Amino acid sequence: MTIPDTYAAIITAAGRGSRAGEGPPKQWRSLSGQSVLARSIAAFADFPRIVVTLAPEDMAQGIAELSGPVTLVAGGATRSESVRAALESLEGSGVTHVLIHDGARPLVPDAVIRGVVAALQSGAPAAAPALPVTDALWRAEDGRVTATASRDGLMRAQTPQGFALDAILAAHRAAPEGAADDVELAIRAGLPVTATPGDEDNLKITYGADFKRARRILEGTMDIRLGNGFDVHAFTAGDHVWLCGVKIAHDKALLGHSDADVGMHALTDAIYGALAQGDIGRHFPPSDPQWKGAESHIFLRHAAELARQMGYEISNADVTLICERPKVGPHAGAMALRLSEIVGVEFDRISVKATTSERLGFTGREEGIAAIATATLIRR
Ligand SMILES: Nc1ccn([C@@H]2O[C@H](COP(=O)(O)OP(=O)(O)OP(=O)(O)O)[C@@H](O)[C@H]2O)c(=O)n1
Ligand SMILES: C[C@](O)(CO)[C@H](O)COP(=O)(O)O
Repeated sequence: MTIPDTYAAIITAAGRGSRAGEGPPKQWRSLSGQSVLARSIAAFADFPRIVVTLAPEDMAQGIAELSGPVTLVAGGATRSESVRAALESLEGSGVTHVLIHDGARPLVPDAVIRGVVAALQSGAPAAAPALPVTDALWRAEDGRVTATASRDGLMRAQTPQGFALDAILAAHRAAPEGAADDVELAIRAGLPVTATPGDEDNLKITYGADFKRARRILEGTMDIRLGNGFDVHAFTAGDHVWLCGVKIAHDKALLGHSDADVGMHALTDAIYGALAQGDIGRHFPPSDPQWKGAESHIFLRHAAELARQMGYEISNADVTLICERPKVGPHAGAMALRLSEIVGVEFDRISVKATTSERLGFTGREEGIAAIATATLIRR
């Protein structure tokens, strides 16, 4: 489903997260390598417009850390005040519908968002996700249960809560005292609200322990694979070597069926290894004359493309070249850049380094060069 041009997402993130305990406000804390807020925003990446409410004192951090087409709006002292500031900023902008989402719900599944959009698209003026209450309900005082309560017809409210912009703005203006959420204001204003399917993963990070739960959910859905590769090529007569895609003048060359780029071969095998798809020899048999003298980027590109086809992204790679000479240090940056271009991964996720073998063994006697590589692949 394409999100219509006239839809906007409002992500509320101006709270202080006082219940989440020590440390920076919860929306700025890291959740498996990305801030809670960045994850909440990313869930709405398909929206043509995203407004984020931030506490005035967090604006500089917002400008520095939040990438993409987001508009930052200063929030207020309560969630309702923050939402209202965002709604006011959209008045007259051509936006017809808004989805208002807690910045503290970073794991909202796409299906939950699309359920709300679908309800609005079919004419509902208000729609929000919810889940049935499945536990028994009690009243308690001082740790003692004093009564039970019926759960019939009770739902647990989630976000994003979606509305026709004019209707929810009017509801906010009519109730400056605010409410726990926007659905409450909509109901007070007499708007019919459609309940759409919520999801247990769409938890609101409220207490410190919720971070642990969120991490479990996130990491449970990730498939992380590690692969290693090892390769050796012997020296022969020549005047240059190819290492990790960089041509380096040398008083010898490396012998091989292809261009003998030992570093690139090790990395290619690490990717195939992580995918459990054999090695270079299986995909490019040395017995096949068409690979004679081939440039090794062909192999590495193939492995990276296979990873993509299998649904994995390459998260990082680390290559170590083992040789006395040529000196690798001066070329390591250029090598990492070349590898990053070939595999389509950011430069700062690729490492190329070198070591000698302290003049021991075949690399120490300068009979050849060895390389080892590790690659991490993630399927989310
Ligand atoms: N003045 C406020 C208060 C809350 N929020 C946002 O509304 C969402 C839901 O609120 P809640 O979980 O209560 O967050 P906090 O107010 O930050 O938490 P606490 O009550 O523990 O301080 C959060 O994304 C929060 O940042 C907001 O934009 N402006
Ligand atoms: C908006 C909300 O997340 C819906 O469940 C909830 O009302 C926020 O409550 P809080 O007490 O402000 O965390």
